[in-house]
Amino acid sequence: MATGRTHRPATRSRGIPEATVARLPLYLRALTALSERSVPTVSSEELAAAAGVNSAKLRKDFSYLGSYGTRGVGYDVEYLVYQISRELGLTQDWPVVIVGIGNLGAALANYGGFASRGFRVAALIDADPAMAGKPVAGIPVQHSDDLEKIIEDNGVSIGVIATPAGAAQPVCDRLVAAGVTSILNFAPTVLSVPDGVDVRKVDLSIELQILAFHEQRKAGEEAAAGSDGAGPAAARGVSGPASSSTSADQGPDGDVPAVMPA
Ligand SMILES: NC(=O)c1ccc[n+]([C@@H]2O[C@H](COP(=O)([O-])OP(=O)(O)OC[C@H]3O[C@@H](n4cnc5c(N)ncnc54)[C@H](O)[C@@H]3O)[C@@H](O)[C@H]2O)c1
Repeated sequence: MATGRTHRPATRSRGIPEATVARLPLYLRALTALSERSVPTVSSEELAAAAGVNSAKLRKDFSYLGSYGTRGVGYDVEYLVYQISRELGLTQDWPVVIVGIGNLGAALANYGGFASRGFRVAALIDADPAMAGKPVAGIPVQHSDDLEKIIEDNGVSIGVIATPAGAAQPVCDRLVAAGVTSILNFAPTVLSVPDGVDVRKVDLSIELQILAFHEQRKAGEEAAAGSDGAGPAAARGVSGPASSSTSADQGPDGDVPAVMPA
């Protein structure tokens, strides 16, 4: 669901394209599910289907990792989990701060999925003095006056911004000045950051708007098919890259990367 930009070139220094990096978490999620079921090996087709990615793309992505699988056997699940985790830097603990502990920040703090993936919520920060000291998800909220000290004390390099849009840029500037080099921004605003700082932006309303576009398109196709006398299935079959479900043109999240008006 994440969309975003980074300030790194399209190919990282170690030669792995950004698009491949964006798919690695999808492979990892699918592989982790296989690992939990003690599945020892997986074919590229099975894994591609589980990750929602085209299998040729998967093989190409894995070639960047130097992982080619064994013909007739497939890929070793545990080894791939290790390899991708290492590539993504998940074999180490990443302390994260969340700034803005309202509805969203509190929900994020309570989300167990961060810790299980190596992201430890080291601190919660909010500007509201009334919140200072109150525990959220078992962690006392700290006042934003102390932001710089909190970043330094916890060795934080990843910050999550869940403040109102108007506060996001000043919060971002303070995080960056304090040493944070990666930001996950939930506020509906574009952040400016210096070179060397990565920003990922999550905006669920944008995802919903894209779904609305597809809904509108499907409705139009079905109406057109109805007036042609053809069924809706036939209409979907000719609808091109924005139709809903073939994997070959799908983006890293299984979405459609370039949405073109019909
Ligand atoms: N990306 C998404 O999909 C998505 C979804 C929901 C909400 N949002 C956005 O997330 C943000 C938070 O939404 P919410 O519903 O939790 O709002 P909220 O009003 O419940 O919480 C905002 C919190 O930020 C704190 N805050 C304000 N200024 C601050 C500052 N300078 N430093 C630190 N803390 C500060 C406030 O005290 C408050 O506790 C909003 O920008 C909202 O638009 C994004």
